[in-house]
Amino acid sequence: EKKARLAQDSTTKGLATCRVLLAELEAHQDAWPFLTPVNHKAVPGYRKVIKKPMDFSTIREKLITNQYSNWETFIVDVNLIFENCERFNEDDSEIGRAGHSMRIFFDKRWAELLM
Ligand SMILES: Oc1ccc2c(c1)N[C@H](O)CC2
Repeated sequence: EKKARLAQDSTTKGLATCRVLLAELEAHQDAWPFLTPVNHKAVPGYRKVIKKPMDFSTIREKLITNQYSNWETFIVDVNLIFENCERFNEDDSEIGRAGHSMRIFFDKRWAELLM
């Protein structure tokens, strides 16, 4: 409800919930492609194709160093992971499927926790 959403936007509660959500994402069995930054030196084309790399360890560092002003800026970075994955991987691939699985999980959990 609007008032609740506004409260979560501005209080640390919103960001505390992001820590809970991030821990669940990192613990998910399909999180393995997204745990740490892609080694763009080892992956031809990655740096050229993916303009804004993102991964869960980078999000954790940004949370810890207070670089997210609210849960919405946190969600932008999480969705960046899934957008990068869809851009670089076939849907019918191991990592492509992991990305779709993680996005479905995330969409459900943040709706439950933050809406
Ligand atoms: O075959 C490969 C090898 C490396 C990677 C991918 C696929 N996809 C990841 O999104 C980026 C890293």
